Amino acid sequence: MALSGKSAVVTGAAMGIGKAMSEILLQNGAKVVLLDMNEAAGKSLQEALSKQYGQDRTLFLICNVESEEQMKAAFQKTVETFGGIDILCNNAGMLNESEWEKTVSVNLLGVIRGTYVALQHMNKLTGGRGGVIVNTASLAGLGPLPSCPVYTATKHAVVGFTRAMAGASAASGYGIRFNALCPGFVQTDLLSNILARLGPFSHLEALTQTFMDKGVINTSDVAKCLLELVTDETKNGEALIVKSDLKMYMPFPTEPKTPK
Ligand SMILES: NC(=O)C1=CN([C@@H]2O[C@H](COP(=O)(O)OP(=O)(O)OC[C@H]3O[C@@H](n4cnc5c(N)ncnc54)[C@H](O)[C@@H]3O)[C@@H](O)[C@H]2O)C=CC1
Ligand SMILES: CCCCCC(=O)/C=C/C=C\C/C=C\C/C=C\CCCC(=O)O
Repeated sequence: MALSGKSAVVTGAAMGIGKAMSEILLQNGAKVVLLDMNEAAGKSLQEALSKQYGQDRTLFLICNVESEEQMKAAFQKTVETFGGIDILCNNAGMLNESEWEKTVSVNLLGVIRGTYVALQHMNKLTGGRGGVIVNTASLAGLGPLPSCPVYTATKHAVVGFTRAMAGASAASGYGIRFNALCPGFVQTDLLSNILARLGPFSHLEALTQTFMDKGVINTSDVAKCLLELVTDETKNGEALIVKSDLKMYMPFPTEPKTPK
């Protein structure tokens, strides 16, 4: 899929991985709508990106992925401005094991909400152009991070949702591919104040640090993998692992295991 002239929406775009995703999409010719609830950071990034890539290539909209109303309004505005939506990156996420209900709401419900609102505009069966949706999961979506059980649960759910949507889309003819990104530790604000974020599992901070000592990657490493999932039209229902020493597609079993 060539990105020139395509229209992309990125949630949690103001900082960290979402910012790097927005930049690589712009570098490859897409127009990008930056959604974030952090107005100051979002506006400032949009101003910088519009200077670098052109006034008519970016738009920033305040949007909390927990709000159905704000999501619907943001996607509607995207269609009015750029004529449609070809790419969605459901990237916004948080880590706070004390605020576990909010963590589920942002990390899982936000991804489902973004997907369903985008489907209304992207689904070929309802007049959309098709395209690709990439959900930011985590390596913790494929295996347990013991200090973050709720975060781990949300990311496993994102991987499952992504794979099931990929199957549903292929079987139904939506014309949309669905893939998940599964990075290990990435140098962003999410890795700050870890003790507070772990809440009831703060006693496992040292264990978490031993995982992190194996390597922390940069946001640009994740963005390159996003680009691969967006542009490679053979990829659907994939979970792409990216960590310091490895980039690979998760080899899932093709058939569910049945008891003998
Ligand atoms: N940093 C890491 O080590 C890893 C992060 N991830 C995932 O990558 C995604 C991005 O995380 P980072 O860039 O690291 O975090 P970050 O904290 O640097 O950036 C997150 C961005 O999302 C926005 N955001 C948070 N909640 C939001 C909401 N309810 N609505 C709209 N925007 C919201 C924030 O304002 C911020 O701009 C998350 O889904 C995270 O779980 C996955 C693997 C590793
Ligand atoms: C302080 C916590 C930060 C959380 C950010 C994040 O998402 C980082 C996750 C990094 C690693 C997850 C750790 C363990 C996952 C365990 C096994 C994965 C197995 C994958 C496989 O190859 O089967």
